[in-house]
Amino acid sequence: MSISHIIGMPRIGENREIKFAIESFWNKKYNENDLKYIFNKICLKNWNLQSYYNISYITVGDFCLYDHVLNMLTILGAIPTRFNFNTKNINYKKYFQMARGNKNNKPMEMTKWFNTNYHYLVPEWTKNIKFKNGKYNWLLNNIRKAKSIYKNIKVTIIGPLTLLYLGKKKGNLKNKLFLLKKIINGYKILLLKIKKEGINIIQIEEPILTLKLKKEWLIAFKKVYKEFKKININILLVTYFEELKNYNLIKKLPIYGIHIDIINNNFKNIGKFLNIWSNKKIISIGIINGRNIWKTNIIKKILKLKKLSIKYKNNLWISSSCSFLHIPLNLKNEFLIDNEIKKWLSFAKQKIKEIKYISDFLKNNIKLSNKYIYKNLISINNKKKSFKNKNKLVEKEFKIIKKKKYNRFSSFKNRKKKQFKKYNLPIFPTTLIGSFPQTKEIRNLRFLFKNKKINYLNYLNKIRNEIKLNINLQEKLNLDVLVHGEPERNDMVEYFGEQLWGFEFTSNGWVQSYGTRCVKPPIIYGDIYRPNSITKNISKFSQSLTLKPVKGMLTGPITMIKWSFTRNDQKIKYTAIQMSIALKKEVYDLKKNGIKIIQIDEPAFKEGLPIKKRERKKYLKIAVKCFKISCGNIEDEIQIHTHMCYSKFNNILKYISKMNADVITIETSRSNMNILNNFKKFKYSNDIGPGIYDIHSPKIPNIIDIVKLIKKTYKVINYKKIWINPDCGLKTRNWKETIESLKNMVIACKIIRKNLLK
Ligand code: MET
Ligand SMILES: [Zn+2]
Repeated sequence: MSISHIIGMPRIGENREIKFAIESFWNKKYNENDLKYIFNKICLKNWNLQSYYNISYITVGDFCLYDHVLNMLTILGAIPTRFNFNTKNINYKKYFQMARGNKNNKPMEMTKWFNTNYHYLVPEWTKNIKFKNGKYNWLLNNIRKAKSIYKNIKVTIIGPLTLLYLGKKKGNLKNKLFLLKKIINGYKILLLKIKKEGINIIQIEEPILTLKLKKEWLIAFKKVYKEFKKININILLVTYFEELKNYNLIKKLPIYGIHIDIINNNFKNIGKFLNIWSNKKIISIGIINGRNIWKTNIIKKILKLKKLSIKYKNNLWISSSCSFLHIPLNLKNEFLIDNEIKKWLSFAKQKIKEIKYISDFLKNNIKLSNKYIYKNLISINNKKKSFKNKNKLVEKEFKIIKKKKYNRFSSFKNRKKKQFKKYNLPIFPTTLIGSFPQTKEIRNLRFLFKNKKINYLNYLNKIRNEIKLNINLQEKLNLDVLVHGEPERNDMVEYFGEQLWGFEFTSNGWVQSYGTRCVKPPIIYGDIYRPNSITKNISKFSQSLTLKPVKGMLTGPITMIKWSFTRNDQKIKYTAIQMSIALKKEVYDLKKNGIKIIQIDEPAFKEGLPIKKRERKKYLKIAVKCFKISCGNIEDEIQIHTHMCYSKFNNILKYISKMNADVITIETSRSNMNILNNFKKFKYSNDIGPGIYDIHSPKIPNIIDIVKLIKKTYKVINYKKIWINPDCGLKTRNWKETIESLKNMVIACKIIRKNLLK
């Protein structure tokens, strides 16, 4: 026998209903009730799906409107004190203000959820924070609704220690664990309320248990779960993303069961844990990959589970490795994917079905000869035999590239001299990160072209017009290094992937990135090859419109890989090098066509960093190598930029510096330029563009604030190294916000130049 469950579902709805509903709320077309209606509808759909496949426990509490961390804070009453909100009176309007900022307050900081591309809002731990008077009903009402329909329900929440750990100390709070007592009490109030609803299983997610924790945190774990034991509710402690650690601690915790992500552990390692894990307790095995979109080899998994099933019997639970938040919902909505490749895939809905069949088999309800299992085996074998994923041309290129070093020809100092003279750049050169607002009209234009409703020439003309407007605007604003604005790009990864071999695309495979922002990660199924130049024509055209330099704009190898679903039949390292070779050809093409400044965006560079410390060096070395393959050996006059956002660079500056980009533009404004201290400590030698305003918020930065921020930058870093730019592309902003913000940015920059030159 075995019990089946999942950790969590995607939250955006089959057609991104949630995104559109929230945006309508922001535009005042929807009220709070309209939003609640959509909220309930999506929850119901998700629950029904689990019930349809006979999943033993339906998971409730995984749904939220913007971010599950902010939700947890709101439910507990532990929202940032600086907003001055009464925790009892939080409504959706205030909830979104915390995420997006309001007149008086900056938005909460956003950062990546472990090694995923999902961003959570960072809790703010001040000394006087309370875990009291929360919006308990946000969760309790949801539970009531589910209870009225389904019998077996499991409620999920983020664990107190993970919540504490992921937050940021503010004010004079010295140690996050000073808040331990308060947070325990806050959670106990919540747990009691959940129990009162008749719930007896609660899933508490503590992914930090896979990290190497300091002793004080391990002690805290003991304290917390000892206290929770008093509530007398069954706790399934959930870990994911990495190898389980802290075996002895976990063994001693008074919990009902533990969930292990078996995709990122292997059975051998976990064997040691299972030796000490009693069969009187629940062991939940996350055997279906919640992070990729490949069909599971059902028979292989069944064979792996058989032994466990004998030991744990009813106490063996079958699940996904982590929440399905990180993959699209339903493969059935895909009509354009190549038919052969489609048979290799499995999205959230299909993965729930896989869980069902594995658990049915373990319950002896079906045999290995079952039709579904047989069909699964056929597709797994067909993929292995297919010719689709191999390309001889790539193999050849790969061999040549392997041996070389790819260093720039001379030192940064020399390069800089040549570049600044040639492009006549002032101090504090101003630039943009790449994209301009993606208006409805632009989206519609691309849509019409994609669906063959307008011909290529017509489309091209309109795109060129857009670029002209963008260049004119930047000249008028008096920016120094221009961008073309990326109107032809839907998404920075998709755009390149579409023109490369080895990539496949979904039409509806959306995944939440943060809030209402969703991405459609491409699927890398085969060897990557660039058959034709990708950006040459547009870059050449853009440069022809102005005497100022216009940056060629490419997406870097690591980002291309990290923001795609990658192959499960080849090491990621090889895929990344294949991608770098394709980009290298692109860089040469740009250079040949008169493009002098080339930006290679690597916003996913930091995110690729493995959670496991011992694997980091290897990753960083490959990531640097890939960047250098793409643009390393190129003439001194060509100025290479890179851009990274949301990154805390603390430990990886050494490697960023090895990339040897002439300029790096980064996100710094949300953290008030604090990140720059690390660049100073490290003595980073190349140029830096610390983003001087936050493009993720609709707030227009005022001149005085920008001036202050710029002043902060050159207190830390030699002014000659500093570039002035927003902290990321402007595609999520509207034109009005964009123009006003940029005007202020340029004025502030001029004030600074004047002051400094005096
Ligand atoms: C997430 S980083 C985005 C970089 C890209 N060039 C843009 O401006 O949109
Ligand atoms: Zn960015």
